[in-house]
Amino acid sequence: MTASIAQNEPKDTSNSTPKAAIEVKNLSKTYKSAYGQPEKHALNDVSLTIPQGSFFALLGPNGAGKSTFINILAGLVVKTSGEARIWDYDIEDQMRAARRSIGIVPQELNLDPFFTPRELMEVQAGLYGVPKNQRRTDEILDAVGLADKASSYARTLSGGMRRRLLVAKAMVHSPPILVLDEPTAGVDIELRMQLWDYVRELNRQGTTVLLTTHYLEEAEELCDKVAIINHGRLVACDETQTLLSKMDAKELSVTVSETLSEVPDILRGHGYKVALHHNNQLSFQYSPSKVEIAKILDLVSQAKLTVSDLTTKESDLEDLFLQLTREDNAKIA
Ligand SMILES: Nc1ncnc2c1ncn2[C@@H]1O[C@H](COP(=O)(O)OP(=O)(O)OP(=O)(O)O)[C@@H](O)[C@H]1O
Repeated sequence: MTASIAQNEPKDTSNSTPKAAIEVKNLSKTYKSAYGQPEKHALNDVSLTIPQGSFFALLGPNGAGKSTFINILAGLVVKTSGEARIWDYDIEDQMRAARRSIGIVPQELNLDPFFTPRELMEVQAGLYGVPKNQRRTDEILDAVGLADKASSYARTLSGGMRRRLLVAKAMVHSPPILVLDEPTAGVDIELRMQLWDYVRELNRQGTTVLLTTHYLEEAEELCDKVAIINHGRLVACDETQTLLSKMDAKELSVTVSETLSEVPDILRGHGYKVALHHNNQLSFQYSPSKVEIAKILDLVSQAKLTVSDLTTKESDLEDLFLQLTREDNAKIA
């Protein structure tokens, strides 16, 4: 049996409203060389602040160091250097209080198959020392859509249900911070929506949410702040909208009535990228600060083409992510 996290806990409520939910300074992690593998600098001097109450996305390509970051906060990986504070508690010196302030939904679906969701929730609540009369087992199971499975063996739950049960487990001690590591992998659209409704509601009620996801649309829609890490280094950290507004890239798509075999010469060489699709669709990728859309349309008209449809697309988080990680990779190369 795992030792209770609540054991010998200081009953400290002094950190009821710290400014930062999570604060890391110069955090580094080097995995030592083993089994013929060289040592790995998984995190390199990362400093960032996750404000209290925010819905924060931590993004990065595979192997960027996201899980290492989360596992350090969870106490599963020991940092090499730097400082990390959760709810203003140092993760090493005030380990118990720090852990009580955070609920972590891990990537792996690691549930004991012979327990029911209700039993698993009760065991977890016990570990965190939540008094019986303060437990919210059924309320939380209901919120994640598992009320009717509360008494079924965990092994009979689908992948999506197990994932939602992990979210429920992470919330048993009502932590002010919820960390979700790839929570929607393998969860179908409807259940994903349900999960997000619940997490959004938690955030509205004040829970700080830290999310890692490969679904950038999801991060763009949900998260007010975004950090991007690449090769263990922080390459961006700001309000989602601020980061997007800095992207000087747009796409204009023009459908013409004529049938084209190639891009007319007159449309080339004006400081944007142009391509032809399906013989009648021209796409222009341009920087609004350098090229005006009116100029592109004027050139289309000079090419004696008749516009039958026209759409523009703003840069999204995926574009930003690709641009920043590519720029960073180029710097390293
Ligand atoms: N225990 C370990 N020992 C040695 N190297 C490790 C260990 N855990 C992770 N790494 C390496 O550290 C780097 C960062 O891994 P990490 O799992 O933190 O990345 P990630 O961003 O979470 O990736 P993913 O999106 O694929 O989960 C990778 O190169 C990985 O191979």
